[in-house]
Amino acid sequence: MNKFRNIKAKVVVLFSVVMIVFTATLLLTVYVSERDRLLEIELEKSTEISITHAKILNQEISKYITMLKMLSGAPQLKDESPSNIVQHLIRLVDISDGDFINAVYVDSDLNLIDAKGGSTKVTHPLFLKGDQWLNKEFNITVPIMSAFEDAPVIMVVVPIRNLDKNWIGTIAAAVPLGVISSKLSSIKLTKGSFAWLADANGVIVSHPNKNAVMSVNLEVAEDLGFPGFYKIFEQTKTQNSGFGQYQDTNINQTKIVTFSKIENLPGWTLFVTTNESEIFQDIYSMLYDILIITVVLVLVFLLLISRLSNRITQPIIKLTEEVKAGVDNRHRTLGIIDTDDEIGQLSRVFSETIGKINLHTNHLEKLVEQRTAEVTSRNIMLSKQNDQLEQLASKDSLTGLYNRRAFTTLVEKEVSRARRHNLPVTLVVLDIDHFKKINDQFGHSVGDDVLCRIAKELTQATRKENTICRWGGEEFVILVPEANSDLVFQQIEHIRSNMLTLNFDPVDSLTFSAGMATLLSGESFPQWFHRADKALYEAKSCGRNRTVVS
Ligand SMILES: Nc1nc2c(ncn2[C@@H]2O[C@H](COP(=O)(O)OP(=O)(O)OP(=O)(O)O)[C@@H](O)[C@H]2O)c(=O)[nH]1
Repeated sequence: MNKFRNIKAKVVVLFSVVMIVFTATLLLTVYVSERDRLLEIELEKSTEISITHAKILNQEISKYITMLKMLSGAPQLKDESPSNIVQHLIRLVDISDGDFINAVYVDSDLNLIDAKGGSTKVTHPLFLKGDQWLNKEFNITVPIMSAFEDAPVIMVVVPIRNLDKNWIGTIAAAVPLGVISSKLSSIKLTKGSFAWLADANGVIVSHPNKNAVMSVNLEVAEDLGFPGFYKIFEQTKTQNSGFGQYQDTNINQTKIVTFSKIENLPGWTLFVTTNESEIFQDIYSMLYDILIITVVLVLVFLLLISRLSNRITQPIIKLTEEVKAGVDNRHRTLGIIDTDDEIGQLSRVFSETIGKINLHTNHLEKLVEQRTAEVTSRNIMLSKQNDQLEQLASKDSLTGLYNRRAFTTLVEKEVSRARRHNLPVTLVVLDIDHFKKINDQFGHSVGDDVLCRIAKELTQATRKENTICRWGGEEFVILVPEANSDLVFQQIEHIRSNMLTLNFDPVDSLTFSAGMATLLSGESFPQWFHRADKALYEAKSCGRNRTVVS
């Protein structure tokens, strides 16, 4: 299938089809037009030949008649002795130059003598005598087997008349059919054409096929395997010349035949037969020549087309490969087909365009790289800012401890974990004692500083798993995971006692009160916180600087 997609294959197939159709049409046209024309010409020629040879044969017969008349008119013949007559007859045979094989003289009493000295009495019923010669100058018999010869002959007969024009005898010459045939043998229309003769009875008297001579009557030709001949034979009875066509089923060939009547041989017909195929031989050879020339031309053109197609398609294929390679590899320079035709121009345009596209793509890539770097750095910055925001949102700005909102969220997670693993978790609420006095006595900034140092102390003194939150004002909350009240109490007490040793300059000393509660099962954070806060309140109420467990 791929073959039919390329230009060369398409052109070759199209051209071949066109040439085949063209040649077939040409051959058919030539055959049809030439066939009829040639047949017409050949028939005319053949008819002409038939007539001409009929005339030649006629002249031959006339010559024989004249020769016989010269002898029959000689006055001395009437009084001659038989031996002298034989001499005349011999001379007649001699001067015929082989055309006569015998000559006979018959007197009024039907005594016959011939040139060979033979004699007999004529008894043949068809022998003309007496008044039968009235107004008759000559007579030619149908072929007969002579009493003197072993070959069939025709007898050319002239009367001998006395001064009163009455018949007193007959002079005749025996002309063998072979002589007549030899006169026809030169007749040729084509290589295989031949002339032949039929007598007044329709019997073939001369034919190249010796077996047919004297043995075939045209009346029965149809039955002998020559359908169509009877029609021609019928024509010979009414026309002086003509033509027709018949089949020779013995050799399975169509024959054409022309015929002509011979004046001096009343009823006789000269035929010229030709094989139809031979007539059309010229057409066939002409068609063959046309075919050969066309095939040669087609081959030459196909070669040219193939070369031409290659010249067009090869650069296109090369260009396609170059463009593909150029698209696949941007750093590759597109090879230019350096011709001044359309392909060359296309190649240059492709090269320029792909170059521009590659340049543009490179530029775009750099731009994308630059933009990506920018976006990445901005993302990093944003991430940092987010972290800072997160920090700001979740941490107390003064102490850096978790604010109340963040702590609440963290508590929920820790509570859920403790419940899942069935672990204790304790909440401590811690409040600086008399903090208001510090503010009042040393100023708000010293108060802030104290808050920061307390936050730092709480962070350092507790485990890092603990979550410390500035709940508000001077109040802190510590979430201690995996620890019950006892453990946490000790830790807070340790921090509280340690508090008295710390230097909070300019503040002399500092104490805090704390309340704590370990999470009970099913307890909510507010309830839990409330218990711890209540414990703190209790610690405050009981004089401060102490820790109360709920
Ligand atoms: N410097 C400073 N003072 C604060 C801050 N937040 C709250 N305070 C002050 O802390 C003081 C708390 O006073 P109180 O609630 O009466 O408690 P106290 O004075 O500590 O008394 P007791 O808790 O009962 O021992 C108030 O005077 C507030 O103004 C803060 O961020 N910085």
